[in-house]
Amino acid sequence: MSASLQQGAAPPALAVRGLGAGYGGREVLSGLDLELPQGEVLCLVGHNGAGKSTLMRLLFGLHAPSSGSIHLRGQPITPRPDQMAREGVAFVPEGRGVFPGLAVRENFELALWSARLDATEGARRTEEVLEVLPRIREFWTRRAGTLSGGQQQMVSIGRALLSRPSILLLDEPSIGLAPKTFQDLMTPIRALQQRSGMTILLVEQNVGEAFAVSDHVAVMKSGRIIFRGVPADLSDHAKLMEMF
Ligand SMILES: Nc1ncnc2c1ncn2[C@@H]1O[C@H](COP(=O)(O)OP(=O)(O)OP(=O)(O)O)[C@@H](O)[C@H]1O
Repeated sequence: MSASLQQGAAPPALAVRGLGAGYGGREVLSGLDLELPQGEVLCLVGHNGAGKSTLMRLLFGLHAPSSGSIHLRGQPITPRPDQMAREGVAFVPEGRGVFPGLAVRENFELALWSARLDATEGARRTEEVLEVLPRIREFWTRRAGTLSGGQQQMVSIGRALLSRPSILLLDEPSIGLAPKTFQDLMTPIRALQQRSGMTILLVEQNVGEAFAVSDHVAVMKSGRIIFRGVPADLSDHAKLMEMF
């Protein structure tokens, strides 16, 4: 039994050990170890092509590892998207992924329908999400494709929250957003996370704003984690740049 289990500490929400993966025989991740502590926000940063999105896809079961193991709340698993969703994991991939021709309301309805929630429960969950992200009400009936990048990202994350995830995987939500817009988006998500004890893995390049809402940071380089600490450890920008 590991020391952490002996002390009765919660196992990590997600953990990977010795993880390897690639595309068409080209290795992208190798020997990757990472733990995502329950109830905390871990920000994963790294240069373009370091393998951050690949890791996210592996965690949600959208890509298969070539070696190593993935553990959900201490149990080894072979992730599949439907099973991960049932286990309370939600994934918001890079890019907004809203249905552009549908109204925001319809985007939400579709998510509730795929989660097989009845009308009463659907209305309750929608109300909950609109309390967290009230600005969505301002464009509730507009077609999602006509919204700004920040508004679409808000819809995308709001839709993921409808499932009341205990683990949220967010892949570069800041892409294309001004720092202030990103901050406005993440502040209520951070508040919800602190209230509910949700665990978040946040992949970001926009380190300043992302670190402000994170408990831990990890730096990835060429498919491995090369640093793990708290945001203050990397407040020296030069030190961070050296790692990239
Ligand atoms: N579907 C794919 N087929 C082939 N190669 C891929 C595929 N997806 C990613 N790659 C390659 O794998 C490597 C890691 O990509 P990945 O998207 O995981 O990195 P990343 O750290 O998320 O980068 P970025 O910050 O640019 O999104 C890159 O060299 C990329 O070109």
